[in-house]
Amino acid sequence: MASPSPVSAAAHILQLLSQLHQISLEQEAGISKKGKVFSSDVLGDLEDKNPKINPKDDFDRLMLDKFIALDEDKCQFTYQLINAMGATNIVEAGTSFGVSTIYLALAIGKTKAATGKSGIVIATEKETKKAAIARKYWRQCGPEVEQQIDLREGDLLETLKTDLPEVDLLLLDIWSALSLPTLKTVLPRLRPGAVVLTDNTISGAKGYADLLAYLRAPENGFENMTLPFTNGFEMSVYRPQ
Ligand SMILES: C[S@@+](CC[C@H](N)C(=O)[O-])C[C@H]1O[C@@H](n2cnc3c(N)ncnc32)[C@H](O)[C@@H]1O
Repeated sequence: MASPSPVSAAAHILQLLSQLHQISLEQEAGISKKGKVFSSDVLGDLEDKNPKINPKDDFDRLMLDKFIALDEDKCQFTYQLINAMGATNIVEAGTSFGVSTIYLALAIGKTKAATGKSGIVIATEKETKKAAIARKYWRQCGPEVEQQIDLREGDLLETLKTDLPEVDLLLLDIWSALSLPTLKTVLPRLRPGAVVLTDNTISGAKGYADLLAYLRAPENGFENMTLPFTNGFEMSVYRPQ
């Protein structure tokens, strides 16, 4: 039996989400034999093909038209968790074409209405073209999604340096090498009890070695659990001493 979905939204939004997840999965199957893109693996493959060039530029070019969306069940879990926590301030690193962002926006819309608190989804994307397409999908969803999002365009290590509210939840869905610097940028604004979710921490563990070592070092104040979604989904609760 299919797992029930906690997501409550208008039919046209649910239909759009289902279409976008489908395209994303097809794209990833075309790039990777594993059916999933792990940035450290793809960068390694590009480097093997042409050791003379900097693989980062090729990688960025390859990813320019790719969704690499967070899996549907992980998006639904994140939505459910936001509602359970009553979270209203979320940081999403990164955004791509904005699929997971739609779930975050729907979820905080619900918690804001239930609690009367203010809040925002701070989305981040360095590629202008991807940001424009994300905005187009959010407009298609309507004001209940569009109005919940502050999309910061540019390098997130710069755009997240200032003007952050006290953050309830940080979603790390970013190239693995950037994940620890991103966490350290947002850390001063994480509230006690905030949750950090990191995608693909089982299959992408090699690329995440520095982040996972940091999260698991007791002095850094995180309580961690690897949730058994496909390829892993790390849930870390911030409990500073
Ligand atoms: C895995 S995708 C995000 C997918 C998105 N969360 C979703 O579910 O639809 C990662 C995105 O991060 C963006 N990115 C990479 N480096 C970045 C940086 N330094 N600053 C901002 N965005 C960046 C990439 O362009 C890419 O679109």
